[in-house]
Amino acid sequence: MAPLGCVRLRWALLGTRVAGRGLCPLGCRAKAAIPASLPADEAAEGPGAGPGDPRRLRSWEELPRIGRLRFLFQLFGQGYALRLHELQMLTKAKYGPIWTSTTGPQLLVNLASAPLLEQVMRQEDKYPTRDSMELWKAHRDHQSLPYGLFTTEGHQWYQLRQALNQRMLKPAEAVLYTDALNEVIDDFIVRLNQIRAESASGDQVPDVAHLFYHFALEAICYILFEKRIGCLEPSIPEDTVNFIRSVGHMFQNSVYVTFLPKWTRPLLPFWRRYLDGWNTIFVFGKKLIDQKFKEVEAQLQAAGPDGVQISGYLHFLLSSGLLSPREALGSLPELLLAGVDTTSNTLAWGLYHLSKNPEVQTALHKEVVGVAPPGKVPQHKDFAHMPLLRAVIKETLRLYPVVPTNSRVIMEKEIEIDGYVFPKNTQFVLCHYVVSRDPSIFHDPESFRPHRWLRENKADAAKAQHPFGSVPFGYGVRGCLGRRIAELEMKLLLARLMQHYEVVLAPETGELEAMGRIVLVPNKKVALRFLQRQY
Ligand code: HEM
Repeated sequence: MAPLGCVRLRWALLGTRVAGRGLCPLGCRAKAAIPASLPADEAAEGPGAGPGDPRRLRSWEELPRIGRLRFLFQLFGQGYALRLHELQMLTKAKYGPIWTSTTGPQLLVNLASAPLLEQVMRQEDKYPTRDSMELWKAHRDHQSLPYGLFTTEGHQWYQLRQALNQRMLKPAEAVLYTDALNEVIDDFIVRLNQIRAESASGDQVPDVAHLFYHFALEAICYILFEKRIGCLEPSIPEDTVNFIRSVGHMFQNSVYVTFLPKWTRPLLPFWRRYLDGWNTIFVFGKKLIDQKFKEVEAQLQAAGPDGVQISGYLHFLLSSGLLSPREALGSLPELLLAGVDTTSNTLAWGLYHLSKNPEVQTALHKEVVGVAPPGKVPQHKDFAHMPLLRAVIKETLRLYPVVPTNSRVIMEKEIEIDGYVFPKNTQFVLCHYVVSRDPSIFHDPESFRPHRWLRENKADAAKAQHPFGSVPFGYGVRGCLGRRIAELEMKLLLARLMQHYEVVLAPETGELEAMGRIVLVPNKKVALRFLQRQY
């Protein structure tokens, strides 16, 4: 690895060069045809580009590099395995916003500034690839199950995505689920009050992330399958409990099977537990899909194609022939997983910060009741008049992008990023957590300041202009499928909570830190008090 002084100097030079040249527009690469396998200097040399020429293209081998053993030591010896986002902050401070690392055979190119993310994302393939999801695929292959959106690639992914985009992607389509979500929120409020009543103070919830998890699972099941699964009942049905437990088992054991060599799989318990976790998830999904399929068939037989009353998402996909039951089996369990931890943790982080910033909470309460007074259930159209609510969610996701690190593998072509040439199949690690706390984009980046997202706040708005500063739902055609549902769900719930309660931090919660367990979660239970508002 190059001595630090040289690396710093190189960053200074690159910084000047990039600033002068501006961002590489889509497809602008002049030297795309240079094979990356050429020796670095030879590959870099073009007309007028000698070794001392700041415009010459460089090989990725010139980048600062964290070797495999060192990276493993950082993860497990220094304890960064669950705090990779913090390690990325430190690495950026030391080496600058681009460095390489290795975990297995794959070389990873880490990118930790908004302009670098932009360069990769704007050059992404027609069918973008995140990473190979080998572990998830191994389960599907083991059980001869079909792949879903996270596990398919290429044209097959595109076709599946085209089908699943229907009734999901556009804001106007997500609105169709408002009544269903409000019904689940009614039950959530009942459950919240039961839990408050059980506490010593009569108003405390000891673990809001857990409660939001149950809410989010109930909500996404209702949207996908039009089926209530009892997550918000005081006594949760056994099937649902097993499902929740299996999701936990699958994620916990996947940490071990990721790093242990394959030959240990028959010898140690982790692989079997990992597969068992997935199997229970799929059995749960299959039962719901089979029920829905029978319903659609019965309706078709009774009333013909024109007589089918289309209601929920799966119903629509099956009855319109967009998805076969087998394709649904591959896709729906993955949607279930994607739709729970994401919204539930964002809601928990959001309420935590509202409780720590009473002046923001007071302003939000005022905004919400000004549009939807107590007794009026907030509706989708109300949100056009609640800019602070939107800003609170944006700011929460800036500080805690649920997916702190995403990736793209550029399969189709060599690619130039920041003057470096990368061969086909390079995997880029997109360090979103680091980027969305970058002081050069966000003033006072560690503070919760939702007002920075409001138009009236011109100073902050000007700084927050970089389109890749905070992209919590990802980017482009492979961006989050559930974004509109997630936004609607979070807005409806937060608005309702603001109508009824003042949320106060329970003393035992103290300061929270973020931990990466696939998604970014609080490092301990978030206990909050929900004080009933008097009118
Ligand atoms: C706060 C809520 C959520 C956040 C922050 C979030 C974030 C993300 C991100 C960052 C990605 C990767 C996008 C990319 O690679 O460019 C993603 C993918 C995905 N999300 Fe979400 N998500 C959320 C909620 C949901 C919900 C509620 C659902 C389910 C309905 C969902 C379904 C998916 C699916 C299926 C993909 C994979 C898309 C594909 O590969 O084509 N997400 N999400």
